[in-house]
Amino acid sequence: MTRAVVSLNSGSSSIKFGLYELDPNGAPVLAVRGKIERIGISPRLSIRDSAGGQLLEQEWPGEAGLTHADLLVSLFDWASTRLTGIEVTAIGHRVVHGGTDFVSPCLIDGDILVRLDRLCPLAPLHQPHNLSAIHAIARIAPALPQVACFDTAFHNGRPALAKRFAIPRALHDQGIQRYGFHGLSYEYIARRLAEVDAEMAAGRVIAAHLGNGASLCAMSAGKSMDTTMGFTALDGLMMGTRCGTIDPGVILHLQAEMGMAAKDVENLLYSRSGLLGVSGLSSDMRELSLSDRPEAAEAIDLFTWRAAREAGALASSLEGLDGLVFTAGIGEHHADVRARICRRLQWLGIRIDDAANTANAPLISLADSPIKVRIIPTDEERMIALHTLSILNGPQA
Ligand SMILES: Nc1ncnc2c1ncn2[C@@H]1O[C@H](COP(=O)(O)OP(=O)(O)O)[C@@H](O)[C@H]1O
Ligand SMILES: CC(=O)OP(=O)(O)O
Ligand SMILES: [Mg+2]
Repeated sequence: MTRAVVSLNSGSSSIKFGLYELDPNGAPVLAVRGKIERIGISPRLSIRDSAGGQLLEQEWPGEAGLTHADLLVSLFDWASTRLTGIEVTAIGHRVVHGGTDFVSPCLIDGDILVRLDRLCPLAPLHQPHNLSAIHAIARIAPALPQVACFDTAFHNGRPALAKRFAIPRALHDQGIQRYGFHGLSYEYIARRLAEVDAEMAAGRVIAAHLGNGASLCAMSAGKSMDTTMGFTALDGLMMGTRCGTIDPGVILHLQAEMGMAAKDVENLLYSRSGLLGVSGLSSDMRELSLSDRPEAAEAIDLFTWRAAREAGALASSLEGLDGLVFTAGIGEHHADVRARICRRLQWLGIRIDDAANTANAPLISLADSPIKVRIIPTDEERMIALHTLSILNGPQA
């Protein structure tokens, strides 16, 4: 039997997973990876081996009503027939919100699940899916260790000012603080950047995680100093279906003057805004890029304008900038969005190489650009596997 760990990463529009076999030193070696994407639109599953060979492709055309839980069942069915000769020793999960209590990965038990469940209202597009996967696995394999790895944890060491809203102190002390998310992605980027460009990693870098959820992280020497998301994953950039930063007066107006119930406001801000709300067409950047409708073009313009504006704010938090890293679905693959954001940041000194950008090359800035710009594919699943093993065995190299 080959021993292995599994990583599960439930995002707002996707479930990504990785199966890592353990080598003789106990280090994780990717064997199988897969993703179910476009959940809520038209789900598509793809499973590949470590060499990229296709193991399974499946589509559910137009099945917008299929939930994360429904789709996990398809995944479990496939795993139960195909994963023979492999002993899964633990499953690690991305859990988006850790609140004030969970600032590092931990082994999950019943009490922890109850405490994590209380944070669902602070991450309604993520936390319930994260926890439902944990419950489903606990039912199938109650003795299997499961580890929670938090999106918020990487940001815990930020300076105190970056965590505080300008509201009464008592509310801050009750946990109404800026937490920040996409931390597993930023932690991976910080590690990977140190491997590919130690000089850039030692400096002041903005990492742009542009996926269905989108945020920026200001890092100094690989540590989070500031980030655009706050108490929830609604704040900051415009996203697929989320509005990003909005005048809180709008919410008061919707409730007090337009009679909207809190749940309806939640639905509006999390699920009907962002690219979808502005375009009236789709939350999916690929789809918008193919459209010739002016509303689609305006949605993309607003996305890039807002991303550049927030990058300017984070450059100020860092008191200067040495590098920019693009990652996640849009950041890794969408050359035009990257080019537009970089053009708006030319005043900072950013100069990109159009050919390298079009080719999605690892380094897309010109040699004389004072700020280096890189693309680094994120790997939250690998970060989850490493944290899971460190909880099981103690820290790995
Ligand atoms: N090849 C591609 N070209 C352009 N955009 C892409 C590509 N692949 C994914 N995207 C965009 O990335 C977004 C999804 O990002 P992803 O990081 O997978 O999402 P999630 O936040 O659910 O993890 C969608 O807007 C999608 O259109
Ligand atoms: C926190 C968050 O927005 O995650 P995702 O990008 O996976 O939706
Ligand atoms: Mg994601």
